[in-house]
Amino acid sequence: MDMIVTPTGKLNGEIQALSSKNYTTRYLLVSALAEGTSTILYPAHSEDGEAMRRCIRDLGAIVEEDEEKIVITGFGRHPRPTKELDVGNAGAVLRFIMSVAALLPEVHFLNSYPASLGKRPHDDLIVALESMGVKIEHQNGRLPMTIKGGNPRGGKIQVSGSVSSQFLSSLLFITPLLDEDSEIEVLHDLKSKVVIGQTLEVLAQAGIVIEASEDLMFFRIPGKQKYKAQTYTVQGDYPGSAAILAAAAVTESDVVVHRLMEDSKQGERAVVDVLRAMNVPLTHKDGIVHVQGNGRLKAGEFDGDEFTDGVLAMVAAAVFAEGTSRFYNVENLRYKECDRITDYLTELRKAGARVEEKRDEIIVHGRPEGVEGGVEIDAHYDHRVIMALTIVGLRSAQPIRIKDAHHVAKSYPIYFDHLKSLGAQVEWTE
Ligand SMILES: O=C(O)C1=C[C@@H](OP(=O)(O)O)[C@@H](O)[C@H](O)C1
Ligand SMILES: C=C(OP(=O)(O)O)C(=O)O
Repeated sequence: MDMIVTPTGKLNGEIQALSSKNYTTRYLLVSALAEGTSTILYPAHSEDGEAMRRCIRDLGAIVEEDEEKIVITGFGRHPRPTKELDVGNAGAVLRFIMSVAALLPEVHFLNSYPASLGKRPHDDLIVALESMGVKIEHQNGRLPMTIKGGNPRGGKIQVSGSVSSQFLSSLLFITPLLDEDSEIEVLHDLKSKVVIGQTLEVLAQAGIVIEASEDLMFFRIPGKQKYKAQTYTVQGDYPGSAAILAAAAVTESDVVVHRLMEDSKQGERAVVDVLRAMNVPLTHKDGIVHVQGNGRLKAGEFDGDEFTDGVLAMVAAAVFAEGTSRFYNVENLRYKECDRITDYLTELRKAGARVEEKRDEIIVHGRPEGVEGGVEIDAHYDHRVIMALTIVGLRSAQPIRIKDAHHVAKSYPIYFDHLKSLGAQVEWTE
């Protein structure tokens, strides 16, 4: 399904932020790793959430759900042997479940999205798991993959953090269940470091004890721990809401988004400060972000690694800012659902944006007068490219057509419903 985005000058209204993808995947996982029955209130309903539900179910968790909650009876240290798992297009789900699969004799991971997740590298986690005695067959570090484990060893483990934080998170979830105590040393750099804060928060809520160095480059994890069954409440999602807030910023708007906690550990919380720095009139109080956009934005320079899943939306806002913006420290955007630097900028340029790339930077020469639009966009299977190009379409001279925009459902199936309820002219077409 394609989406036609017709220029829309004004947005008005209130929405409830959808539930956080990253907390939903984590709560599902720790509930599966517990032996008792856990409840997750307000889980995210999206393809990635569904991928994690499917995997833990296939691995033996009992999952019952209604509109507002999921009740999960976990398998603890003993997942059920299963031949094959389908993680859809969800990077975090694949990486987290790879370590769980290491507890089993043989699990095959399908390659359902060869043009997206199928291109993403997992070598750093593969090397770490191999050092723990796990055998892995893979295609040059990519899917399809077969993991042959059984009884992975703890002890001293090293993992590179220079491509993704998900490899470290994965090891932090599994090492507490191993017989030995473990020490994890992060090599090189740690990208998306803030996300590790979410992993540690969820582990602590699940009763797991981990000692972390202040710089998050070294961890001590006692073995033989047990995950406790708990009740978890999922908070609102900043990465998805970043796109709504950016849409409000580039239009004349009066838009209120609820459920965005000020003290959230989601790095993308920073998009509120980014928009503020771009002179967007907004307030953030009691979990409510209120944007009263006037369409005028000022360029700025930002460390994108602090809000990795919010960068594309902020770049889309910067397309209409006065001056040149720079988003630096973003190389790992190249290893996401598509190359979120080269592929994304190609599509932005088609729509009329003036953008440049470096290996680890996006540079935007703002066009406050607006862009031409009138083009067809290839979203490269990437939900965040779909959301970001929609923002650009709202302020183009001519409508833009986003091909295969249904892939927005990876994280935000009701994105276009939300935008429509705010007055955006967005229509599905075959
Ligand atoms: O741990 C997680 O849930 C995630 C970590 C981030 O990935 P990287 O660590 O690969 O940047 C983020 O982009 C992704 O959407 C979710
Ligand atoms: C990169 C993302 O997700 P994942 O790595 O889990 O596929 C994302 O949600 O933008």
